[in-house]
Amino acid sequence: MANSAQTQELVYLVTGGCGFLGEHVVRMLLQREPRLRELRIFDLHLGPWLEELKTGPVQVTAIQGDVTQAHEVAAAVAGAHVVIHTAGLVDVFGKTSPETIHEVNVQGTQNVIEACVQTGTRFLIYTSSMEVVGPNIKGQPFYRGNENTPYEAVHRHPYPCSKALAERLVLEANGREVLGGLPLVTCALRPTGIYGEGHQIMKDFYHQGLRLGGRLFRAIPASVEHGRVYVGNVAWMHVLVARELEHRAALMGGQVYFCYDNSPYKSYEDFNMEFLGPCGLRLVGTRPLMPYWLLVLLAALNTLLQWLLRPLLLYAPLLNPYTLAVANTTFTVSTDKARRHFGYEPLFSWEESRTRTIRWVRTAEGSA
Ligand SMILES: NC(=O)c1ccc[n+]([C@@H]2O[C@H](COP(=O)([O-])OP(=O)(O)OC[C@H]3O[C@@H](n4cnc5c(N)ncnc54)[C@H](O)[C@@H]3O)[C@@H](O)[C@H]2O)c1
Ligand SMILES: CC(C)[C@@H](O)CC[C@@H](C)[C@H]1CC[C@H]2[C@@H]3[C@H](O)C=C4C[C@@H](O)CC[C@]4(C)[C@H]3CC[C@]12C
Repeated sequence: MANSAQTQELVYLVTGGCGFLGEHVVRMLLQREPRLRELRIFDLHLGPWLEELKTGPVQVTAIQGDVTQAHEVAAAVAGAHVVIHTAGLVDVFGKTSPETIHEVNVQGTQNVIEACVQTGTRFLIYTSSMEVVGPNIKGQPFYRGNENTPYEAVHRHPYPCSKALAERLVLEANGREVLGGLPLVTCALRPTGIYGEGHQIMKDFYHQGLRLGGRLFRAIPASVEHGRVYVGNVAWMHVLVARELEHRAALMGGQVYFCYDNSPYKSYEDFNMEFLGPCGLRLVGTRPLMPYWLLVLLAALNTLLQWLLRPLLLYAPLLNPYTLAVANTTFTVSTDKARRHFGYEPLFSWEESRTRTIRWVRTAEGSA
């Protein structure tokens, strides 16, 4: 860790800094980057909690802006030493159009890259996703794979397509000359399913369970393993990469890293129960309570209902053909590339991650 005697001279920009992951990255930077002079938080929707951050020694600049607007991005990036680009539409529920997902996730990322080049920012970290790899449209499992594991990364859904395109833009931009004549250094981090304080889907499951009398019903076989990673460790990896990218540019530039920690490999539902169980919910069934073909039918029905109801209201349930396919396909990573390349070790143990998440769900109970 850089010693605190170091002068505070760096300017960081976090796009999507008010999101689930973004907020943790912002708070982690303020806690663990002693060289920070200014922290810019760029987001379409600024959170009220930002005000509490403005009382510390670091200048916190909240910027309400849209990554699809190149001029807004350039104004926010100008003068920054490091950009951490987490902003994006994480929509696998059909809430927004494919065009909008592309515009935000791909064109927005291109705007960030061009802003770095035009204004002279040299270090860009992109929050990619496991979904850049899979599960693919064939539903092939990815079992404890790493960054070099061969896998046919073929997608059709707008979200993974957009993340894959954006990641490629970021990696291809590595080495481009920025204003001032020095090279841009980029890398991409691929979290698996992030959990922790602020995870809206976890809250949705919790509220669903409360509505069903404290029960959730198993839909996916327990044997289907899903990789999950605690949000605090994902944030820590972003902070560490940002710190190490300058003097390890030759090794890290243009690289991708899965985000991982010591969270156990479990099915998506069993993993969620690690937190929802201590909060009073019970997962009914040791095996799926209904046949898979019926789930497929219900998922298709949800898609039809979403389409029919769209003129009246947004109907976006958790179950749709894509989420069912992802939930039902093993996707876990086992790698140490981040440790080998920049000394990453999880900041939070599994026990700490679990305790923090349970504590948060319990507070969410009040907001049911
Ligand atoms: N949540 C996960 O499990 C997960 C896993 C892997 C990767 N990721 C990636 O991490 C990043 C953050 O995801 P999250 O789960 O925190 O999502 P989130 O929706 O909580 O946060 C995204 C943030 O981006 C902002 N944003 C959206 N469109 C914008 C625009 N046009 N201009 C400016 N800001 C905009 C939103 O307001 C929000 O604050 C995304 O890029 C996502 O693809 C998430
Ligand atoms: C209704 C049941 C079938 C239930 O089990 C569905 C769960 C489903 C909503 C989730 C299962 C796997 C999740 C995805 C995974 O954790 C990784 C993701 C990558 C990230 O970039 C964005 C979020 C997500 C797509 C995540 C979304 C929810 C699931 C599909």
